[in-house]
Amino acid sequence: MSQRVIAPLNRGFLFLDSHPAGCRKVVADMWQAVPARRSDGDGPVALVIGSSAGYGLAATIAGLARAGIRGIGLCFEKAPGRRTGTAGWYRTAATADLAHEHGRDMLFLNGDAFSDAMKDEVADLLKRRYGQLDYLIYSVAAPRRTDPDTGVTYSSVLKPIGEPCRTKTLNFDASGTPEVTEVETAPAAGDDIEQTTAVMGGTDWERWIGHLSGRDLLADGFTTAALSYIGSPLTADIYRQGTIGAAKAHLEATARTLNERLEKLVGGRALTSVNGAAVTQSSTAIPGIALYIGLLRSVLGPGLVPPIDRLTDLWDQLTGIRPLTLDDDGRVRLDTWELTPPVQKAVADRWNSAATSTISDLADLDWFHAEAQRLYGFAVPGIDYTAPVDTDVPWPDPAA
Ligand SMILES: NC(=O)c1ccc[n+]([C@@H]2O[C@H](COP(=O)([O-])OP(=O)(O)OC[C@H]3O[C@@H](n4cnc5c(N)ncnc54)[C@H](O)[C@@H]3O)[C@@H](O)[C@H]2O)c1
Repeated sequence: MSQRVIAPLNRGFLFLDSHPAGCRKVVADMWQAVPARRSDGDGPVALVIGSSAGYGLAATIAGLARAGIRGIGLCFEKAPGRRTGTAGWYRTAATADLAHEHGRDMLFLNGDAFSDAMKDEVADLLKRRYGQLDYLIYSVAAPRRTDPDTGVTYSSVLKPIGEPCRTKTLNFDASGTPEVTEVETAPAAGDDIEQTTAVMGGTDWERWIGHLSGRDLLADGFTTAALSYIGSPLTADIYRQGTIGAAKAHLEATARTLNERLEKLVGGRALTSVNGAAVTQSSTAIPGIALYIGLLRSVLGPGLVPPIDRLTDLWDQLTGIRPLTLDDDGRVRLDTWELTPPVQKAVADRWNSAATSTISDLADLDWFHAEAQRLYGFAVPGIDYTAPVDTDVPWPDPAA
């Protein structure tokens, strides 16, 4: 057992350690936020890929608490060692405990979703324990993917396409003082677009469906959803019109071809769910997004809908509690609250006057700073950070 006091140690928005008790509380609070739980443990069988953080964690908890799913959560996290485990490691342990407490048969696997070995492991586990799959939620955000067919490793980059882009960006210096600076990002060159699309586009999602269908593991009416983002004109150059946007366009095109395939195969469907901006480890790495979300929060206050609420809504639409509503491109839109003209105008006005000297008045920095820390289990209300905690939390037993 390794009991110690863990203090936040960070470089920008990246923290070197995570707090197990804080991560556990974050998960408990998310579960609490889901209304009207289904109480039996015999719900649909689901696989959530990317289950330990951000939208995938929200999909897992909302699925368990609201739709009563059972099945498998899959993510890629680091075990405790010299440093603590990653936050996703601790959140997974906490999610597994809560699922167990509520009688949900949910197992968690840790490994590379992009590999065929992991696809086999999941398929074997489904065959052995759950049978055919009703839902697959795909919510991976990763910097790299190795193609199992060729062994080639692709890397994703965050770059504009065509022209360089200058964007304002928000940082906190070592003492926590906010700074607004301008950064310029050079446009995509060489095969940057193809590389990014190979990681964050629809290729691996499609491979999962092919793999599971090849093992006869897709139930009648099987439904799959992958997470996508459009976002504001303020971030369009670096996001939707950039390399990552090209990958998202590929993901959305993949949904359309998968949808046709699944309709014929099992009367099923594939769709993307376009969600609003959220503070996650992946989003804070995108230039300008931290500033944008801080400003968005100051405009919307608590009206900035957290991922758990949006994913509860997604499960309601997927399971028929609410009618499934799609836009003209066949996407579920859970981002409409963010993109209304008055909200975007108010954020743009603040963005235009944002500078180091004005940012504290314009953006909800206390909230943003705390959210960024909560990603690692810090700044969670109710946690005593002076108390030693056990960092050697085991991975939930996959044979349980
Ligand atoms: N954060 C936002 O503002 C936002 C908005 C809309 C849509 N989205 C989309 O949601 C999806 C998830 O993004 P996020 O921001 O929640 O990310 P995140 O960084 O919070 O979580 C990423 C998840 O992917 C898992 N993962 C990473 N590499 C993996 C691998 N090789 N194998 C298995 N699991 C792996 C991680 O363990 C983690 O569970 C992305 O498609 C993203 O574009 C994000």
